[in-house]
Amino acid sequence: MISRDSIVALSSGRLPAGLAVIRISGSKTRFVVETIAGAVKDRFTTLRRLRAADGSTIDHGLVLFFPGPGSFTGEDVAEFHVHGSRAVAARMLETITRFEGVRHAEPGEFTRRAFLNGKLDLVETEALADLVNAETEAQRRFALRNAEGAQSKLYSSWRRRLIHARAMIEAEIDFADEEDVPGSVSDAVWSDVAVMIGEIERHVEGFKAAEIIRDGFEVVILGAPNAGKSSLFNALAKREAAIVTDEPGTTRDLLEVVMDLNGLKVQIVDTAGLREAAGKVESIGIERARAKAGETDLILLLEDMADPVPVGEVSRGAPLLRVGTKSDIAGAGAGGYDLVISSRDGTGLGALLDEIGQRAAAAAGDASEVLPSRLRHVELLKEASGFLRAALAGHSQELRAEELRLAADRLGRIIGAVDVEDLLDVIFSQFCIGK
Ligand SMILES: Nc1nc2c(ncn2[C@@H]2O[C@H](COP(=O)(O)OP(=O)(O)OP(=O)(O)O)[C@@H](O)[C@H]2O)c(=O)[nH]1
Ligand SMILES: [K+]
Ligand SMILES: [Mg+2]
Repeated sequence: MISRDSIVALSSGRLPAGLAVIRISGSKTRFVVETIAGAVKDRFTTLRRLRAADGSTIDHGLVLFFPGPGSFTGEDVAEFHVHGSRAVAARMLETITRFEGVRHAEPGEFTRRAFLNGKLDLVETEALADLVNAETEAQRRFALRNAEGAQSKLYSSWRRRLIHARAMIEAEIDFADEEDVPGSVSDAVWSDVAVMIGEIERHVEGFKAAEIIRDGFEVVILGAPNAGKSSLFNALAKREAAIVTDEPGTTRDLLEVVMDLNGLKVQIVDTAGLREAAGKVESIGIERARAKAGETDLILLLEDMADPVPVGEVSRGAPLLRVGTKSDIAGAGAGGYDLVISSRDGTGLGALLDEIGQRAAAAAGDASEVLPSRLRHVELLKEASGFLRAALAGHSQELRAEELRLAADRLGRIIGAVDVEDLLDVIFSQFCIGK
C-alpha cells in the first residue's frame, strides 16, 4: 500500500555544497509550496523568497512543481533548490515536516512510490539504482539503457509471446469446435517456443558480460618472488599501494587497486610470489594467490628476464599473458613473452594497459546488447526456460499450457507485473468467441 503521507528528503549529496535539492512528494505538496514560496506555475522554475512558519526568510531559491500523475512518483512533486549549507537544508526540512501529514521519507521511498504508481517496473527500478551508483562510463551506459526500459521491453515481449502461445493452446483445448478458432495452430506455437528458449538462454549467457560491466574485469599479477609484481602493481596504481623491497617474499596478502580503463572498471590484484619453501604466513599468501588465479578474468604471469625462475602451472582456465620484467637491466633478446616491461623506466606499460583494456572491453561485450543485470533475473529466466523445455517435451496439451503459464509468470516476476487478466484479454480479443 502507498502511505497517504507526503514525504520530504534532501535529494542531493553531502553538505556543504553549492546547492541542496529538497524534494517533496504527496498530496500536501502544493499546499507546502504555496505556503513557503507562494503559488508557482507548474513545471516552471521560479526564484522565490522561502518563508519559515514565522514568516522570516529561510533562503532564496528555485522552486519547481510537477503535478501528478505526470511526475517521477506519480504524485504531486516539488523541488526546492536552495544554498547547500547544512543550516539552510536543516531549516527547510524542519519547516516542511512541521506541516501536518508531511514526514521525512524512508530510503528509496520516492522510487517505491514511482513503482507502486506504475511509473517504473521492477527492472527499471533496479536500473535506476545502478544509474545512481554508476562510477564508470560502461556502468552508466548499461544502467541508463535499462532504466530507459531496454531489459523490460525484452522480457515483456517474451511474456506477451508466451501469453499469446498459451491463449492459442487453451483455445484449441477449450473451443476446438468453434469455427472462429484456427485449427492446428499448435505447430506454429511450439516452434516459436523453441525459438524463444534459444533467445532466453543466449540472453542468460550475457550475464557474464554484465558482471564485468557492473563488478569489473579482474586482473591477477602472478610470478616468482621478486619478479617485480608489486612494482608493476604500483606503476599501474600510480602510487605506492604495495611494499616493494629486494627481499623475496615481501608481499603476502592479496592487494587490490581499482582503475577506470577506457570507461570500464578494472581491478588489479597483487599477490605473494609463488615458491615451494616458504614460511607459514607466506604459504597462506601463496595459497590465496593460487585460489584467486583460479577464478579470475586475466592472469599476468611475470618473470624477471634477468633471473627467470619457473613457477609451474598457474592457470586453471583463465587467459594468461606472459610478461617479461626488468627490461632495463635484462636488455632485449629475451623470448617467449607476450609483452616485455620495465616498471623502473616505464617500458611496455602503455602496451600492457592497452592489452588489458582490449581484453576487458571484449569480456564486457557489445555495448548495444541487452543483458540481464541481476542474478535475480538470471534465476527467473532459467526457471522460465526450464518450464518452456518441459512444455516442448510434454504430451498433454493441458499440462503444456500450464508450463507456458509458469514460464510467463516467471518473466512477469522479473518486471514485477504478474497479471492474470492478460490471458483472458488475449483469448477474447483474438478469437471473437463471444459472438
Ligand atoms: N631494474 C629493475 N628492477 C626492478 C624492476 N621492477 C622491480 N624491480 C626490483 O625488483 C625487486 C623486487 O620487486 P618487487 O616489486 O618487490 O617484486 P615482487 O614480485 O612483488 O616480490 P615479492 O612480493 O617478494 O614476491 C625490487 O628490488 C625492485 O626494485 C624493474 O623494472 N627494473
Ligand atoms: K620483493
Ligand atoms: Mg610483491
